[in-house]
Amino acid sequence: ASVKDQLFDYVHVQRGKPPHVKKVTVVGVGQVGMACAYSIMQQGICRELALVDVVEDKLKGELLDLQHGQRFVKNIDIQASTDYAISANSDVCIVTAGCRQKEGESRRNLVQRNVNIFKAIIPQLVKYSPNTVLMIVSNPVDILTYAAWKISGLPHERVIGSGTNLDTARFHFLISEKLNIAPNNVHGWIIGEHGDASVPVWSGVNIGGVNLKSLNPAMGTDEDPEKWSGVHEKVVNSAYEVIKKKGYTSWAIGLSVANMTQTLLRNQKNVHAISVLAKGFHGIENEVFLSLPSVLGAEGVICVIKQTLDENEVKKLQNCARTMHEIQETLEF
Ligand SMILES: COc1ncc(-c2ccc3c(Nc4cccc(C(=O)O)c4)c(C(N)=O)cnc3c2)c(OC)n1
Repeated sequence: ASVKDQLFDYVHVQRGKPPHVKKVTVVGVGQVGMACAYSIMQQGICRELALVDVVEDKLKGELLDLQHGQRFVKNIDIQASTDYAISANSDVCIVTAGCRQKEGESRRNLVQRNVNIFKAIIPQLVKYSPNTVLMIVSNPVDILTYAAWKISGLPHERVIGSGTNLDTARFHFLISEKLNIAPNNVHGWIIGEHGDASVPVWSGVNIGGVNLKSLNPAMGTDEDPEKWSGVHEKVVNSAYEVIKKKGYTSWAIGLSVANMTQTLLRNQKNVHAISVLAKGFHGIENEVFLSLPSVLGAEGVICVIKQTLDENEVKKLQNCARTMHEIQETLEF
C-alpha cells in the first residue's frame, strides 16, 4: 500500500469548498495582480487563492514562486489556470487585467479595448461565482467598474472599484509626513474619479477630532499661505512619479486591495473610499461609478456616507459624472 494509504485512516472525504472557507480570485498576473496576490497571501486573508490569466507559462511561474513561499505564511491553497473553473465559489474576484495605453492611444480607445477584455472575463467570473463581490482595479477604474457592473448583471452593491482608496491612503501618508504623526491617525477623504480629477474634501480633514480647516480656513485654496493644496497635487502626481521611476505602480495598490479584501471577507464594516454607483448622491443623475466613503461588508457595499460638500466639491463631482457618462455612452457592450 502507498505511504498515503498506510498513513491515513479516512473518516470523511471533503467535497468542494465549505461556505465559511474564504476564497479570492485574482484575474491578471501582471505587476499589480501579483502585488495583490502576494499581499493577500502574506496577510493570511483567505484560505484559497486562484490566479487566472491568458499566458500559461507566466501563470505557472507565478504559481510556483508563490507556492515555494507557503512554508513561511499561514496555510493557503493557491491554484492557477487559464480555465476560469479554477475561480469557482470565490467570495471576492479582483480584476487587474487590461491593456496598456499604446503610444499616442487615446484614453477613450483604451477604455473600449478594456471593455472588450471585460466582455470575455466578467461573464466567466460570474458563471463560476454567482455570489461573488467583483473588485475592479484595472484603469480607468471608475468607467471599467461601470462596465463590469453592466456586463456582470450583479446587483450594484456587489461591484466595486479600488477607486480613490489608494489616493486617500497617499493623502494620509503625505499629511502624516507634514505633521510627523502616524498615517492612520490622519482622517480625511479623497473622493470622485480616480486620478487627475479626484476631489480632496478639505472640510473633513481632521486629526484627533480637530478639523484642520477650522485652524486654517484657506486650506485647499490658492490663497492658503501653507499651500496644503500641494498635498493633493502630490497625490495626483504619485502614480506618474512612480511610473516614471520604476515603470509601473504595484506595492501600494496591492496593499490597499488586500486591505479592502480583508474588510469584505471578515464582514468588518470598515469605511473605504471606493468606486460605487454614485447615482442619487450630490445631484448625480447618471449611472456612473465614483468613489464615496462606503461601509463594506461580506456582501459588498452596506451603505454610503452622505458627506456635506461645498459647492466647489459638488461641481467637480458633477463634472466628472458628466464626462464619464459621455464616455460610457460611446462604449459598446
Ligand atoms: C474568448 O474570448 C476572449 N478570451 C480572452 C480575452 C482576453 C484578452 C486579453 C486579456 C488580458 N490582457 C491582454 C492580453 C493580451 C494582450 C493585451 C494587450 O494589451 O494588447 C492585453 C489579460 C490581462 N492579464 O491583462 C487577461 N485576460 C485577457 C483575456 C479576450 O479578449 C477580447 N477574448
